[in-house]
Amino acid sequence: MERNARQDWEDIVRKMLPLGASIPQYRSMEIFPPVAEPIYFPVSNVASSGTSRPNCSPRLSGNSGLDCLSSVSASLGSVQDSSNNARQQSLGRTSAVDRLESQEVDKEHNFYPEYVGITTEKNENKKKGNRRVCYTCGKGKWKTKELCLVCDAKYCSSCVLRSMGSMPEGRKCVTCIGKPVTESNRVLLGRHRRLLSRLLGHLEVKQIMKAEKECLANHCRPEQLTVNGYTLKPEEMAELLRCPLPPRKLNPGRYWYDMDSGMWGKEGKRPNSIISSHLSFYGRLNQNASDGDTDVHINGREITKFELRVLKMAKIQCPRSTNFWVYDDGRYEEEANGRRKYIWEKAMSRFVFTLFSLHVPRGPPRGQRYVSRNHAIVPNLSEKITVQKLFLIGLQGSGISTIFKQAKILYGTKFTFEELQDIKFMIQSNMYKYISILLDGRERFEETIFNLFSGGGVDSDESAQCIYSISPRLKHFSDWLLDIIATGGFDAFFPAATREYASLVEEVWKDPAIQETYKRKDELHFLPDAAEYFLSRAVEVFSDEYEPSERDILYSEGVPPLNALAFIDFSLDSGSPKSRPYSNFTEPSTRLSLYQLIRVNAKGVIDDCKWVEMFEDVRVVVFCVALTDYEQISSFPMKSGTKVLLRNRMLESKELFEKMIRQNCYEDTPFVLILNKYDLFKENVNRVPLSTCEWFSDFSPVQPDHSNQTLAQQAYHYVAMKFKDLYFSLTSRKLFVCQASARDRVTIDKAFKFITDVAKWDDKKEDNYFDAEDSLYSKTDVSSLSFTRQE
Ligand SMILES: Nc1nc2c(ncn2[C@@H]2O[C@H](COP(=O)(O)OP(=O)(O)OP(=O)(O)O)[C@@H](O)[C@H]2O)c(=O)[nH]1
Ligand SMILES: [Mg+2]
Repeated sequence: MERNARQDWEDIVRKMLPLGASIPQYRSMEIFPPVAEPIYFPVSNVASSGTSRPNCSPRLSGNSGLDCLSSVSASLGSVQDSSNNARQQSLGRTSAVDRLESQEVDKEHNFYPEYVGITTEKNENKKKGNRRVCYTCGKGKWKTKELCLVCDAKYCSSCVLRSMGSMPEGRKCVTCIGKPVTESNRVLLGRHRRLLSRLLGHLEVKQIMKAEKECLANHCRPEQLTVNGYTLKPEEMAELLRCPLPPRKLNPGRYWYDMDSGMWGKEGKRPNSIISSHLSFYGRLNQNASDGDTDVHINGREITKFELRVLKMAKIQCPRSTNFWVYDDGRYEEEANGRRKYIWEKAMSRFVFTLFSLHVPRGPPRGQRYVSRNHAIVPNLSEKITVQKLFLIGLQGSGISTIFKQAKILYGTKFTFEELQDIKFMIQSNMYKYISILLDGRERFEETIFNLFSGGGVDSDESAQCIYSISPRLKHFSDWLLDIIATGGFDAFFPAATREYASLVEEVWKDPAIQETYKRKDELHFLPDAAEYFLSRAVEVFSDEYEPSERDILYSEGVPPLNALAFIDFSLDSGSPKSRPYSNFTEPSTRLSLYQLIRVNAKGVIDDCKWVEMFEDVRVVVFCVALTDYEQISSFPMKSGTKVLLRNRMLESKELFEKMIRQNCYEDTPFVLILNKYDLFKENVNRVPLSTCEWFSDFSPVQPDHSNQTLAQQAYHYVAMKFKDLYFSLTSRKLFVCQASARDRVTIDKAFKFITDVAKWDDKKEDNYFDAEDSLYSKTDVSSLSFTRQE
């Protein structure tokens, strides 16, 4: 045994040392002492658990983040100085011995290699070492690294692919394949670092991450899971993993399961997902499974306060001692006074449940039809009041959040303290996103320049400088921030450490290299002009006292509290406090029109159409397109290889628009198109021809001298007609179009009056369809033919 081990060890070490080098003595079971000092990142006290030195956290030490960073860069220097050849060889030997020993240990312990959760002696040793050196080449200087999820061995970009091979089980050394990942690394499953994306194509990385998350060797063992009070048997585990709808993340722990509804949650907690129903676990659902104290029950389980709040938001009466029966097809029944009734007749229930990722049935409940397709009755209000849903949608970045916020400022209630806090956090979090986009871009630009001068060599001279170079201190901050974002650890760091790095963020922004990078912002994807607006006053925005102004709110991206879905109720009728007399169609009737503006993030709609289904009863679909998108390009990874597909954003918008108008549920629903960002479009169209977008290739403007319209006005009417023609070709109906510059409140006010007029007019179309249509169209209707090149 000892002899074989020595032989193996010598073989491995021979491969790693230069030809002719003498082989050091093999010492059984000895781990070579680590040599290089570890590097500590400037971790916040939130993210620091177990990794930072006690005095390094700026908050704990009372020092600024900068002090901490300087000590970090000092330690970086010391490591770099001390990493000589002898040490590299010694580290190489450590790695080889480690691996050899791990094989021995595994044989001795007879682990279940197909399951995870085992901390080996070897893992402990490597973790203790935790060296910032590559385990293959021993080099300490590296920009990014990747680690083996089993043994924690770290590899630099030059060695990672050689050491991990094709990664059939994700990021594991070749010698660790088949072995379980260490428990502490489980959170990293499927979350890779930047290094892999740089070395491999998007699709390859995606496949590796998929394998990492799904392969059996990385799953929990049955004995690590308890469901309804009983430890799982292997066959129960197999059924759970193979069922059509398994839990998304299965970590070791104690869970409860409601076999009738499929609700699944951690013991003592509310449901966190719906999985397949009727799985045959031995244990039965306990009344106290989720530790509820509400005296309201779902399938015998006393529900939590949170669930009760959701039910109440959905306007479902839940007096004490109510029992709900919930089935796996989403039907909900209430057992009240011995009578069962369906609660899904309320559109609001469906809305709120979906909002909280709870189960909703598809289509109306059994035996029920909605009385009116386009009007949802508001509970507890007079029968005369109807809420008309306005469904606001558009491509990401088209300005729907800004329009939504303008509507809230114009017609809604004031932002509450909590909402302002949410917006403040959103702005601050986005600022880290902007600075990381800039830092990443800077790194790319710098590398491109160095590669040009070094003829494509990978290792550039560390002392080389160019206009994109930053000081080692800022570089260290950059590496840390980009890593923390790439590994998904940002949430732990934010918002607690926000203020600590405020001055550093502002310093980074003012650095000449970043300013040079910002000049090339068109090459940086998803960097809005709001970046400059906020980053230039980082210290103010990150301060405790900061309260976002209305302007800040409009410049910020997104809508709190949930970026995916938000809604406000308002009225424009006379009699309502914020109403304005405007419409020809407003009759002096007693009927009050309430509107509910619903903003849905396009991503949710594109990914799956569940939101669209939720809003089948909308009154008007308001589709927003950024006019400036005609010259904007988005990049998508191609299905095969490392190439990316570049797509014009106007064509993307067109595609989403077509997708929306093809939805069966919107067959009879009027569409209003808002052509937004006209303020920017006015400038851009003089710089970049509209025909840049292939859909607009036949745009042929009349010379402004010969027309009473500017180029921008002609271009706007042409785009409007392109959408109208498209809409007509698919629906044989007319599209309503209006213009907006969402940061300008007046334009949004006009747009909403127009939208509500469309709704009213649609009600009356039986009577005066053609008159109304003509008057509305007269605002925008200029034939596209007038601007089309005649063949
Ligand atoms: N100049 C100008 N900027 C605008 C206009 N509309 C929106 N913006 C800005 O564009 C950026 C993105 O706008 P959002 O309203 O967040 O876009 P969105 O469609 O909601 O995008 P997501 O929330 O990211 O899905 C923000 O910084 C807005 O201030 C406009 O009409 N003119
Ligand atoms: Mg937005």
